[in-house]
Amino acid sequence: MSPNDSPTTLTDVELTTNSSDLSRKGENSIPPKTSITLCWSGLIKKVLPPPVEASFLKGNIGSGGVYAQQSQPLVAVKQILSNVSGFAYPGEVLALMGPSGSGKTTLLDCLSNRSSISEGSITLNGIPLQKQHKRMVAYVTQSDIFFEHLTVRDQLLYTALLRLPEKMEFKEKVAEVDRVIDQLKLNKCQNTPIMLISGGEKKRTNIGTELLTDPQIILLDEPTSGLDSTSAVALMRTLRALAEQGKTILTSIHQPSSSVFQGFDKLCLLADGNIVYFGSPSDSLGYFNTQGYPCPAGYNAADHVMDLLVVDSGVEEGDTKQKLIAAWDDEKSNTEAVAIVEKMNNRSGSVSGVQEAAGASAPNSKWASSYLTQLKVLTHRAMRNSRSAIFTWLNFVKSAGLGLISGLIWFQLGEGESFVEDRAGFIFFAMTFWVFDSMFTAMMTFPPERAIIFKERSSGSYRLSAYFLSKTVAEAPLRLTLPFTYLVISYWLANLNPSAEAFFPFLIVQLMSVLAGESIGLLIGATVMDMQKAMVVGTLVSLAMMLSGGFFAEKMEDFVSWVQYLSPFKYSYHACLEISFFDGVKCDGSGSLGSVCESVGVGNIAPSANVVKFLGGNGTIAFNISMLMFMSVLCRLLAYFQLRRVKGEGRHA
Ligand SMILES: Nc1ncnc2c1ncn2[C@@H]1O[C@H](COP(=O)(O)OP(=O)(O)OP(=O)(O)O)[C@@H](O)[C@H]1O
Repeated sequence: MSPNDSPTTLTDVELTTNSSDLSRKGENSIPPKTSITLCWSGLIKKVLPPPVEASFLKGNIGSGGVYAQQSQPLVAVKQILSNVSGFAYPGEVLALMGPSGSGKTTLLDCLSNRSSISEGSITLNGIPLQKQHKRMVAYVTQSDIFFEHLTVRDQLLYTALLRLPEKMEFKEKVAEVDRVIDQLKLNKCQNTPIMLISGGEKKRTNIGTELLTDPQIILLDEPTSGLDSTSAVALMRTLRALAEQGKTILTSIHQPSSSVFQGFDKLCLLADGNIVYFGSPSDSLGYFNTQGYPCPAGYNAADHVMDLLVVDSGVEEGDTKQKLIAAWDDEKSNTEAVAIVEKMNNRSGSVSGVQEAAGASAPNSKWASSYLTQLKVLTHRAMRNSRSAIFTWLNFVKSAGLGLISGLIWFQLGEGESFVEDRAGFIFFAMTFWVFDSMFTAMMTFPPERAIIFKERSSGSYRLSAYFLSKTVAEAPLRLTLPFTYLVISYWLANLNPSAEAFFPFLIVQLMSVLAGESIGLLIGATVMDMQKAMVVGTLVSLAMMLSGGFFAEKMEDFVSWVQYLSPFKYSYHACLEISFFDGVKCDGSGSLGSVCESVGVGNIAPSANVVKFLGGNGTIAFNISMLMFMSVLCRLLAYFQLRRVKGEGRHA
């Protein structure tokens, strides 16, 4: 459809009407006090892609001959934004368009301060963009990532509690949530878990999460991708309404309809990281006409400009895209952006407006809420989220079923010498299965939450340590209920030492070993941060620990025997041997305890220490429990530092 065509669909009609009714607040209007003009000039962004080892390419079709002979890793600095300049006024919606890979997301990453720039400057009302401005600039990323078990309202409320100023009362924060729900028309789905809502609702929830802090600048990365045309138009109308409130809106978009395209105030067209057009959408056709590319009659203007940049790309001499990149006067754009910055600097009030706004959103602190609030809110959220993931009937069937099975397999074991091996087997199984279980579950904790943590942290929501601590505090009690269920059933069925002095220490050791296993799992998950790799590493680590845990292999060669000291199985197994055989074992002549019983004679009690030693156990109960505690704490600390290390592994970090 050409820009001159009359709209044909209802939504197009509505949008056109709405757009034309708007009083645009462009450069001629007087923006509200804290409205912000965003300027960027001469932006250059270079990245160093991860090295590709030459040997890796050996034998690859088409590459082997050249690269295989090189011994150095293949690393070349890649420039993904080249001298990009522009500006966006409050009250305006600026569209960022360009073919895939042209640099739209990169530009938005830089403008939102989520990614550094190599050269150039970005200013808000004339003052350079700094870390403390982060929360004035909302960035709605392309992917809508949330904790899917939470409802829309929960998601917004937790965000409000974390990101709105500490001094605001709870009911004021709830009122903000209600405002956003109304504004984005999320009322119908506010109590639905996010995993069940539609793509459009998810996108609006994503936007709502960013709007809670009432940011002055809103950047959106392809907010309409995955939406049908009606939802896309409705979303654009929401953006227009937000702009009317004095906000500065920048959105990247792929294929807008003709009416949506004409409804934008400004168009910034990118190709290969270069500007090819910056100005009003309606003037763009005239510009491309003067370059020798008139828009065919009846053709959608947005499609026309995109076609110029996509068709023939990079193949022919005289390629359209390259001509248009060369034709755009970067210096003129740069000068224009710099002139706006100077004008803003000379205007009293604008600078203080930015500083006041930054101060209001983050007085004296990088975070809006206190550490304690972050801990409380995140623990509450983690409990709610994990409750639905851990407290499933399937998990309880697993624990009770396993308790029943092992209880029946080791049913009513006797106390004499001939049952010693079976009792040791029961103990070892109880210690290994639940350590495995907690380890593999914990390994899956961080990789899937990684994207959410980085997204929330890059908007300054909370400290990593608060997240980590809350996760530990919230999940540990939930996780312990499952092995507890197992043990309560199997212990009595198997007829292990029934005294309270034996049962409760046994239970404590079991739970401690679960915590140690969980810590190891967290460490592997935080180090590898990839589900598949974590599974491989986890399997190798757990098998090494199990085999060296004392039940299968007792005498190992020196060069490998150190592995056993890293195994939680060893400490928990040995502690439980001490606990279970505390009263010694009656020798019944079966010969199961060999020399231990030979020395005391049939019918007599073999002392506990000798029995435990015969079974390979060593160390006191206190020592073994201390080692389990030490492993839990150490691995958790290491997991935290590993998580910090991967913090900046974003694309443009
Ligand atoms: N860290 C990086 N290392 C190497 N190349 C990168 C890196 N980040 C971005 N690029 C490259 O920079 C170019 C611009 O990427 P960007 O994601 O900004 O494009 P885009 O216009 O948003 O694309 P799309 O529309 O497909 O989302 C792409 O060619 C991309 O492969």
